[in-house]
Amino acid sequence: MAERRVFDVVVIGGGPAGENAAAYAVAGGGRTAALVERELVGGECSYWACMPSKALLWPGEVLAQARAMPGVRGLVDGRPLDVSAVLARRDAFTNGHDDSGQVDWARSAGIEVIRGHGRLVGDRTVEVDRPGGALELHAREAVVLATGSAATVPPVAGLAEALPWTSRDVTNLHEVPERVLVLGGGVVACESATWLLALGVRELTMVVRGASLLARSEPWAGERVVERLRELGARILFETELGSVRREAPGASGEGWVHGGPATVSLGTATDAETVTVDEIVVAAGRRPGTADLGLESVGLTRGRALDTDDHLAVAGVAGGWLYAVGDVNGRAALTHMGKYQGRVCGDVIAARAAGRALDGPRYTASADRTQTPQVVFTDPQVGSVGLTEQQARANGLAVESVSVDIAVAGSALHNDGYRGRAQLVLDGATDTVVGATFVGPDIAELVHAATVAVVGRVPLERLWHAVPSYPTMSEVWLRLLEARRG
Ligand SMILES: Cc1cc2nc3c(=O)[nH]c(=O)nc-3n(C[C@H](O)[C@H](O)[C@H](O)COP(=O)(O)OP(=O)(O)OC[C@H]3O[C@@H](n4cnc5c(N)ncnc54)[C@H](O)[C@@H]3O)c2cc1C
Ligand SMILES: NC(=O)c1ccc[n+]([C@@H]2O[C@H](COP(=O)([O-])OP(=O)(O)OC[C@H]3O[C@@H](n4cnc5c(N)ncnc54)[C@H](O)[C@@H]3O)[C@@H](O)[C@H]2O)c1
Repeated sequence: MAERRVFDVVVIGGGPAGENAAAYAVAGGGRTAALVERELVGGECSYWACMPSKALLWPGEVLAQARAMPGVRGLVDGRPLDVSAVLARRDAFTNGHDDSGQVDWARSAGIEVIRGHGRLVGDRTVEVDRPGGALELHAREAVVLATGSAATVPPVAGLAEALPWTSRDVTNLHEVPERVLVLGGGVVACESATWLLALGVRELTMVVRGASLLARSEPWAGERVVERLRELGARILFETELGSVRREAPGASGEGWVHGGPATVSLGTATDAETVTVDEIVVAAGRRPGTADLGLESVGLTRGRALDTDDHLAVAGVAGGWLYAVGDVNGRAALTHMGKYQGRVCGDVIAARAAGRALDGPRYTASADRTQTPQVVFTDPQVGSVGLTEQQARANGLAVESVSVDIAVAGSALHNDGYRGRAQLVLDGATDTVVGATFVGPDIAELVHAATVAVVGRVPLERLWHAVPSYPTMSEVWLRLLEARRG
């Protein structure tokens, strides 16, 4: 018979969302939480996504900026990145896939880490498959599902058999293939094309089903990324589908190593067909929520789909309000910071319910992950945004006004010679507030949070006049935007 243990809260999935839900649920209360993790505590973000990808992107960005700076340019011009040093720094950020630091943090937060695959087997009950034998966990208060998502491989003839790279390989690459095909035009495709080119890929072809890159961003933002990727040497094929793939000697050589011989890929548009030969294929065609083997049927839910939640992050359709879902698995906003935000809200809700407190106040309701989500895409140029695009604002029935200006202030000119960037605010004319913002350019990442504060705080524009940007910083673009609005 399986060993049985009882906790106040059981969280399945130790990524950023699950970690936060567990920590907030038991913070300061002397209550107990189990965090069930089948791979590494820290999840996809720490080892196969955000951290390694950004560690691979920054050196290319620094080199590009150095090349644009008199006095520095001569030191670096014509010199490539030191690939082995870049990969070593990436490995330092992923701690060589050793999660002991994160396990120590969990312990210090009063959370017990249980290694194994968890699945629901009934009301408030989780079964864990683990090397030492099955374990049954009972939650007195709540179970939180935080099982994330995994890359999908589209059903193209020969693609799965060719063992293409997914985001796990391209973020953990150990060798740089000469010729690469990237499938997809979303965030993973654009960011990975950027670092692959910086690391020295000789031929890079992006195969994009739609007509643009970063289709969820403002159209002009995606166009700037297309322009620059082409300048850097990418070949970008829009409205193109993969027909079939044939690969010589595919082999499971390990994560981040080239998975076999050259692959011959047939491509087609509505009017044309061609064949390309590449050394590796990177599939960046989206993700599916981690609900496949989670025992959802045992509580009357359906597997395979994102879990529908209310704004307390409780899963819809489960009586008793004991089951929650946070992070990628609920499909609300597949970003680390939004998963962590949901984890905080969910943890606070569980703690308040346990203490019999009313869920009064915004602290207990997730709202920012619907129309106020910020994101920075670390391409060259970076694309940073928050809230609604102009098109989304119109679709939401707002009285939309939009202002845009080049980022051409003293701060950007000082940042580097020939600085090129643009900023746009989407305004709701009825309330005179900002509902969306997009910044595109080198190093705009840190401009986004000011916009997030304006959007979430619903700060009227006439008040924003008094938020004076420091001179000479790039934030002065805010002043230019307000002036452009005033006319
Ligand atoms: C290449 C790439 C780059 C990205 N870059 C960024 C970025 O820069 N910024 C950003 O905000 N977002 C980024 N993202 C998105 C970000 O990685 C995810 O939104 C984030 O990891 C989701 O966190 P999570 O906790 O929901 O899930 P995950 O991080 O996926 O963690 C889920 C955990 O649950 C575990 N698990 C799953 N099922 C079970 C089970 N049955 N039993 C036990 N354990 C289980 C998994 O092993 C995993 O550790 C990126 C994604 C990719 C692919
Ligand atoms: N910097 C960041 O914030 C960052 C970085 C990477 C990933 N992420 C997040 O991770 C998530 C996953 O990113 P992603 O790029 O994998 O997904 P995505 O949904 O952003 O893009 C998927 C791309 O694949 C294409 N596609 C889908 N199915 C296809 C098919 N059958 N054939 C060909 N193309 C197909 C889509 O048209 C799209 O271009 C996103 O939510 C993203 O925001 C964030």
